[in-house]
Amino acid sequence: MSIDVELTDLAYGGDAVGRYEGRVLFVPGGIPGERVRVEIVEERRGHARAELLEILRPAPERVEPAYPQLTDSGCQWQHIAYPAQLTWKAHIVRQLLVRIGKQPDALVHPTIGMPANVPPWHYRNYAVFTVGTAGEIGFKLTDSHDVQDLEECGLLHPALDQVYQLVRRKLIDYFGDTLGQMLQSVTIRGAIGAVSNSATGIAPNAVKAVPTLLILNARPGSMMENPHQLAQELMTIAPGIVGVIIERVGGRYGRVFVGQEFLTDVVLGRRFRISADSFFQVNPIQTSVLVERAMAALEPQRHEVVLDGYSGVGLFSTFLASQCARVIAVESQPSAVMDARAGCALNNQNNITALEGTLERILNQLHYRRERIDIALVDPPRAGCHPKALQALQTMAPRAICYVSCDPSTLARDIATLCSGGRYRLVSAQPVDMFPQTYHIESVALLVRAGKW
Ligand SMILES: C[S@@+](CC[C@H](N)C(=O)[O-])C[C@H]1O[C@@H](n2cnc3c(N)ncnc32)[C@H](O)[C@@H]1O
Repeated sequence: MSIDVELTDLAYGGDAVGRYEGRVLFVPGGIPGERVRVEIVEERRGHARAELLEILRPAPERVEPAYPQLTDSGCQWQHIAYPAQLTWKAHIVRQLLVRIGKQPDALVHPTIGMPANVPPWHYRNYAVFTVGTAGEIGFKLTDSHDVQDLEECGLLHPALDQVYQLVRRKLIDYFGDTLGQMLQSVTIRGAIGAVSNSATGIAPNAVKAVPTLLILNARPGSMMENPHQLAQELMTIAPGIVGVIIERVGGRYGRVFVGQEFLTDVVLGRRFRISADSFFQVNPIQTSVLVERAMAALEPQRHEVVLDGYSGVGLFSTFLASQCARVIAVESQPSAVMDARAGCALNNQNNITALEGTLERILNQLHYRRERIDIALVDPPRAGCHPKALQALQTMAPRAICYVSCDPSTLARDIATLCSGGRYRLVSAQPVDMFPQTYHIESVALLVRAGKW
């Protein structure tokens, strides 16, 4: 049965929100302010999910999707004009900070979007393409194991998109009908920091070869005949490829690689080594903004010891280290810790101690050894900080905590914990749009110690 509803809000997760017979209705593809005809496809207690059938009164922010094939595989917001996407992101952060973070007066600054001269597409340095069992290559559809076959990718930097297209064609030719049985995923990762910044933009026509790593994951149990030969052939398929890694090769191989197993990228003049398994921010233009905002929020002083929790390859550590006495960087992924140590040499820095382990465990050890932490930056994965890490932070009581987050709901949850008992006070949160066309929201929040310690 179809029903007509008014859409009034956007939820974190991407869906527009309306109400029907007292229930909250989630409508993917809608925009607040629109009147739409929908059909309910899933009912739960208190809420329901509906499929958009017809837009009866479109919102002025509605635009034609540039890459319709990506709507159900990651770009849920491409029907919303970019400036409106930014407004909604700040609105969502604020709502979550009020509701989950228990911060009724939360100050949330307007989202910093991609520079006006740069189209908010083709911004990524990294993408993982799934190989479906029928040999299709692309992104997984939301809430499904099906794969949207993609001949090109509107999110990857143009130089990397070209590599993707060539690699895709090569793999289809190489494996033929057996592609879906042989491979599980294809990852393209490029060092585009030097060719994409707010001055040069990422003009799709200026396609230059960039240093690129290709990582193929074999399907478990598959027996690839000559993975070395495939890796060799892929090395020469496009200019710029510096290394090819094939993981989980069955039989006697395990991991096969040709060329380098890492990239070197640049952010604001600093160099970073990035191994295939290490995390690195995906949008280079906005990474610079993120770093600048975090540094401006924390204002590290020359005599201070700074914690960089969830430090990855040492992105924030590198900038913090040049303004403070010492940085203690804590990261659980071994390859990223090795990269961070290599980065110290690349940037001539000797005041960073890169420790391998979980933040929750290492903070306890630091506390036990009576180590001092004057200020802290944490940048956890989407799940947010471990409760023990938050507890240790409260106990060690740095004067300020900069919380960099890629999930505003866990950010809000952790802010509620840090501010409980009046220990910390939220100063403000600054969304930075790292993920245009998607509902994902990156933010930098600043908390300062409150009361007497
Ligand atoms: C969002 S990334 C941030 C990395 C880095 N700050 C950057 O901007 O490049 C989160 C990092 O936390 C690491 N990680 C995940 N769980 C962890 C834990 N419990 N303790 C320490 N590091 C962890 C991941 O390996 C990843 O490198």
